[in-house]
Amino acid sequence: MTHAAPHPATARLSHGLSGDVTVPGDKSISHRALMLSALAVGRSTVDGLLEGEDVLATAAAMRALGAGITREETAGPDDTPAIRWVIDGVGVGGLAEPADVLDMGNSGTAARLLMGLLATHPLVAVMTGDASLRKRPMARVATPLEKMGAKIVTRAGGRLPATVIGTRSPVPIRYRLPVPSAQVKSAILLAGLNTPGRTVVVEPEATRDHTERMLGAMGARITVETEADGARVITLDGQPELSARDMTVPGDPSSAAFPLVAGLITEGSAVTVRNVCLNPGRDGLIRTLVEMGADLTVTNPRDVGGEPVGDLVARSSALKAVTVPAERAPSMIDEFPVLAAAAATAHGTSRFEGLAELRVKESDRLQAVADGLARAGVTVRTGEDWLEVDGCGGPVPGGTDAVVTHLDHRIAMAFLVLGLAARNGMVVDDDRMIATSFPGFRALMTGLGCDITDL
Ligand SMILES: O=C(O)C1=C[C@@H](OP(=O)(O)O)[C@@H](O)[C@H](O)C1
Ligand SMILES: C=C(OP(=O)(O)O)C(=O)O
Repeated sequence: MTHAAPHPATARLSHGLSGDVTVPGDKSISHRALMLSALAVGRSTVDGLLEGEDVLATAAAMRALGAGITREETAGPDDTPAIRWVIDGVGVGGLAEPADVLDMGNSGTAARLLMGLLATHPLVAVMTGDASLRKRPMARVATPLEKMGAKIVTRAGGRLPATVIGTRSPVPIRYRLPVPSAQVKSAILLAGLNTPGRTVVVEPEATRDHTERMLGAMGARITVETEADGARVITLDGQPELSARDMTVPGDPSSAAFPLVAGLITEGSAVTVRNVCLNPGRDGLIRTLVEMGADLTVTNPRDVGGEPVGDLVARSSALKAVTVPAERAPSMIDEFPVLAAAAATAHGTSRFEGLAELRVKESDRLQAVADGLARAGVTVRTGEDWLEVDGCGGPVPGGTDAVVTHLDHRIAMAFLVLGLAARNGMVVDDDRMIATSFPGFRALMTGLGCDITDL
């Protein structure tokens, strides 16, 4: 973190946003690119890696486990300087015992996927994280990993810090996910890499499939079948040799969401975001905004590194309320805070269902969104797993009472975006965590014409 103490920020009513931007690389793909290339045989390169704190925590952990990881300057298109990450893998099963505690910072993905990797290596490792991560549930990964033979000792309630005693003789499992979570699915698949035989994960609701795509591209035998009830059955043959690759990470749709929604909810705006990952497991927000009447178009659809990618243009729109059904939630799970900001400016009452998982993110996002919208003068109602927002049909009142962000980057960014369509602006109590997923957020947004400043 750049600042030792909380660092508030203010966003004020803005209009006429315009520009053509790219957002940093996808966070989910960046974590996986580092972890899987660290297990490959040979040297991989990664262009477009997200250099956010969450991903840097993964890089540090993989180094501590023996992979060679360096950051190099290279020439991009037209000889512009670019950054390339170079990873020398240790091979499946080749991770070394770390000499110190592995600190995964603010990142649930880093912690849970890494726990999967550690579980089936014969080593002892201690994992921790920041105050937010130490509150998040780890039993959802520890339980299946213990079935594979690891011993995982957590604090009460399945919280970090945790000690992972990896097993020397892993056993493959067939596991049906009790919660829709790509992190749990991925942790089991990563543990399955160093396990003889077939590891099978059944997911009743589809979640993002970056792990499956990348494992397949690196030469693992991994198949996905769909059962009659729609459940996905993912089967991984253990102990593959993963081949090193040159990878390119596309832009993060969860980051693109902020400038795009800003373009939709401010007057006289047209914002282009290029090179955005449009994986069907990640596109729920786009589908929802279009249902709300957003002038949002996708152009130049293409494939980047095995992921669908496109350029998006968002223009000011009179949004109308929407109902998001529970089955769509996994494809937009990180986008609900910024969708709530859009709904607050829409005409009519929006309802979002299937939000139980929002309660165990960097903060209890359901509560944090409800509290923040109330500070903005917007009427909201919540239940255990749903949210209703009475839209203002235009700018919200806003106000100077700071929104409490609870060390949650997405809450900070969502309420700064809402402040751009708030008559009295919006203040967030702390914008430091934005660096975990979207370094350069402030500069990108102000470059588009957003009025965002320190308090
Ligand atoms: O697998 C991933 O990269 C992620 C999965 C999601 O978490 P869950 O698996 O807990 O739903 C998401 O919220 C997180 O930002 C990234
Ligand atoms: C939930 C998120 O990330 P993680 O679970 O990796 O902390 C997020 O980025 O919104």
